[in-house]
Amino acid sequence: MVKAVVAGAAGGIGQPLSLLLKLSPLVDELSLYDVVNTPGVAADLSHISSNAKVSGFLPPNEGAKAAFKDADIIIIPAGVPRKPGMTRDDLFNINAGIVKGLIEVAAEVAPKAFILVISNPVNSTVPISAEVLKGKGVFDPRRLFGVTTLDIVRAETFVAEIVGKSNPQELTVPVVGGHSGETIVPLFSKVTPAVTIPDDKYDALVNRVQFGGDEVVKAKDGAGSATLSMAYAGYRFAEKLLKAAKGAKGLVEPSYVYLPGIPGGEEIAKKTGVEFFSVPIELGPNGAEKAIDILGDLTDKEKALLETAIKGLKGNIQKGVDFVHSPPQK
Ligand SMILES: NC(=O)C1=CN([C@@H]2O[C@H](COP(=O)(O)OP(=O)(O)OC[C@H]3O[C@@H](n4cnc5c(N)ncnc54)[C@H](O)[C@@H]3O)[C@@H](O)[C@H]2O)C=CC1
Ligand SMILES: O=C([O-])CC(=O)C(=O)O
Repeated sequence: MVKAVVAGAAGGIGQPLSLLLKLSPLVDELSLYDVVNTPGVAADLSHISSNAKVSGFLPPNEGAKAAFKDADIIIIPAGVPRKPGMTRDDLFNINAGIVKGLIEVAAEVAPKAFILVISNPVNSTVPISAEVLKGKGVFDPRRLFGVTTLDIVRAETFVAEIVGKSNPQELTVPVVGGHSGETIVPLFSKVTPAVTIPDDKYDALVNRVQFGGDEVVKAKDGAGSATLSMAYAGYRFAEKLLKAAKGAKGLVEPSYVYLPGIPGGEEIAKKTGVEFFSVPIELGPNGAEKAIDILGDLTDKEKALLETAIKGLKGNIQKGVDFVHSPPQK
């Protein structure tokens, strides 16, 4: 029996993500938590004639605890999205506290759950989550994931457009680093099957992958950020993880993880100088079974991108850690 939770289930990402989970044969119980509207979303989804049993929870009467209890997988898109002109870091003040609160509940009632953090800024909300779980004595780095799949999805789409591939999903395009602007590092030299990006298109392609989120924020013009593509990406990662948990082999997807706690990750952490970083992760029954080092043999341009990314990440990570250990005075 697999119990999946969506926290922030009534939101722009939460609703389509919950729909995809409701359609999945891998999910038996779907628990929807939000501060508003979950009874309605749950009632609506519950009429779909698929396997999963749906329930909705709101804050009163310990709603989050009831929603999260004994979950196998908790996906968190709770919090505010960007408006034009904002960076993801501008969301920190509101979203850091929301994520911290939700992880505290998860630590208490579902300490073995896989936790997938979507709420931005992911570069900081994942370190916050790790510190909270450590503080509660239940941190298993193999089970905590910052969802960066949308960067890979975008990279697949944009590379396919340039190289003229009709099915972008036949390409594996690794994207490493973090999940904001220049911390996002696409590695086009490592695409399989190999592709050639024309020199005159390279910089614009990198920029589009790094700032794809801004493209959507601008187009939505104040009505939020990517929701549908994110729901797809979040579901794609969750589905791989659930399949791997059931024993499927060879499933790999990049994710932003605490490297020192994952086999193969310690060396990458030493090489990069950061503990939280996204690299391709081999998934298995316990979650992240192995961090795969694809940082060797990079092109000079990729090395430069990586260096810039690491500088940015260091500050984002520290900000998350500090938030848990020395929270801002009210
Ligand atoms: N990791 C990634 O690649 C991406 C991350 N995001 C991030 O995902 C987050 C959500 O985005 P949207 O769904 O568009 O926003 P939204 O505003 O449409 O939905 C967020 C939902 O969270 C709920 N919420 C607020 N506080 C809560 C709490 N304490 N507990 C439970 N639920 C709570 C709200 O009521 C709302 O329904 C944002 O932080 C956004 O930046 C968005 C796209 C991609
Ligand atoms: O751009 C945003 O704020 C939302 C996001 O993380 C993305 O679309 O990659």
